[in-house]
Amino acid sequence: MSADLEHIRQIMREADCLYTESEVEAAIARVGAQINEQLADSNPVVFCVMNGGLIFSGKLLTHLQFPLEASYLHATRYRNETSGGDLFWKAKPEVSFIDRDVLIIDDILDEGHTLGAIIDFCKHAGARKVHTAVLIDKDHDRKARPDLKADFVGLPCIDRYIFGYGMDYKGYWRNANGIYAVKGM
Ligand SMILES: O=P(O)(O)OC[C@H]1O[C@H](OP(=O)(O)OP(=O)(O)O)[C@H](O)[C@@H]1O
Ligand code: HPA
Repeated sequence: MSADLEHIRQIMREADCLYTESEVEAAIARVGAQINEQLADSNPVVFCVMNGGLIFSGKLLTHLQFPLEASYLHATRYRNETSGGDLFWKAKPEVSFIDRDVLIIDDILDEGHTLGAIIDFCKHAGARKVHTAVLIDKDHDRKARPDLKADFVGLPCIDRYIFGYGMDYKGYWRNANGIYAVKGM
């Protein structure tokens, strides 16, 4: 079934802007500087978590000033819905990272099921150390593992359904150049 584009446009018109483009870009630069300080000598394999991690990964990678290999993996839990289900692997990593440092880049740490499962996968597959970077860490008490924190966080976020900078509303508005909260959600 095709999306109701008028509904999709209305979501953007009525959304609340939580972070402007320049605020997000500043946060990405800050995260980049922290990663440069901490991982410059680690020769990491860097994984973008598709689809949501696409924009943050692309922008963040250009701030990193040391040798690294870049790849992707695709795990999804929401499948274009606004509440999550079981984690489904669409593409597991193909690069070997036995005894390598791994950096996982995703758009959002919400309940944390996705990041937790990816970390477990990397550890089982022999990674020496798994580092994680997320653009947004959503603030609520529904975390799957309360002790699971990302090593590098761009911005905190209130407990609303958000889109932009890679995050979607029903598959749309990943391209929005700010972080927006859906009206009433
Ligand atoms: O912390 P969690 O509650 O697990 O949610 C976070 C995950 O949900 C989104 O992915 P989604 O499954 O929507 O797939 P997508 O990247 O294709 O949007 C997002 O990109 C994270 O990977
Ligand atoms: O708030 C959200 N927005 C978009 N995608 C998401 N995946 C988990 N939480 C969210």
